[in-house]
Amino acid sequence: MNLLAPVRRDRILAELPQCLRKEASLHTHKDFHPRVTCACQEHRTGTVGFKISKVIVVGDLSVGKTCLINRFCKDTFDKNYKATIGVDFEMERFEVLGVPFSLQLWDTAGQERFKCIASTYYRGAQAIIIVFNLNDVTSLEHTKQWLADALKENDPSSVLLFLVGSKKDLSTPAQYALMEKDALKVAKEIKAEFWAVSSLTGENVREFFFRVAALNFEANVLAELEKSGARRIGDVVRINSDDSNLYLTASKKKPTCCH
Ligand SMILES: Nc1nc2c(ncn2[C@@H]2O[C@H](COP(=O)(O)OP(=O)(O)OP(=O)(O)O)[C@@H](O)[C@H]2O)c(=O)[nH]1
Ligand SMILES: [Mg+2]
Repeated sequence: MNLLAPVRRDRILAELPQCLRKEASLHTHKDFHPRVTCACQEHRTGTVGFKISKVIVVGDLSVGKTCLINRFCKDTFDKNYKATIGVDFEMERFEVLGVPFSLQLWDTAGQERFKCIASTYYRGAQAIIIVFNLNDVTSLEHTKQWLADALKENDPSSVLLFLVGSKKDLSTPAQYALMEKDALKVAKEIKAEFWAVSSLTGENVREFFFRVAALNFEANVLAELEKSGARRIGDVVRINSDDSNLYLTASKKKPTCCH
């Protein structure tokens, strides 16, 4: 993948994509955080534009992790099951509020015998997508264990969690409604955002990944702003000074918007 190639026109986000269900969402604000919008307008997003955010996709075997990624990244669907051996990954480039932003989507194996290889790739994730089959309650029950394993390698306080029910096309509205109730309960318990998708029809797939990209981007910009809070672009660093405050603000001009 050429990192310098222009971002595809259908990967440009000018607004915050909305959640699927308010009851189980990471936040329900209509727009990006005002500090984020402002930082993007003023080109104060630091290194975010060069960052690649790691996202791992975990869950039981055959729940549809590979199909989900392939539907979004390649717009393909394979009805034959080919188990993922260890891990695989895809890169997706976005442009959010005018800033380039990349996701590295790690597709991991659900089969027990490949799990130990896959788990060595969990570290450094900024988002965890836990997939279960909407037509198989056992796969939903297993999501907590998948999450616990993934969190052993990551910082629970900073990682974004998504609980995704797959194969929506296979359930009747009544079956779906029943399963959704249970899934929302789990999502709330683990503090994950709930989504229901079908890789066969494509239902909600694009909306879901756009939401993942947007929330990840927002978290990255906020973290960047926090990091540079004491030290803004334009600050002068005094070297060889015995003054404990090394940072002098070059311009005393008031900021034009929220900081
Ligand atoms: N009807 C339907 N079938 C699906 C859907 N998503 C996946 N499948 C089927 O489910 C099977 C397993 O899909 P995969 O994506 O390979 O599952 P996986 O979670 O990657 O499995 P592992 O790699 O072994 O962990 C395949 O036969 C897919 O065609 C869907 O949305 N609808
Ligand atoms: Mg797979």
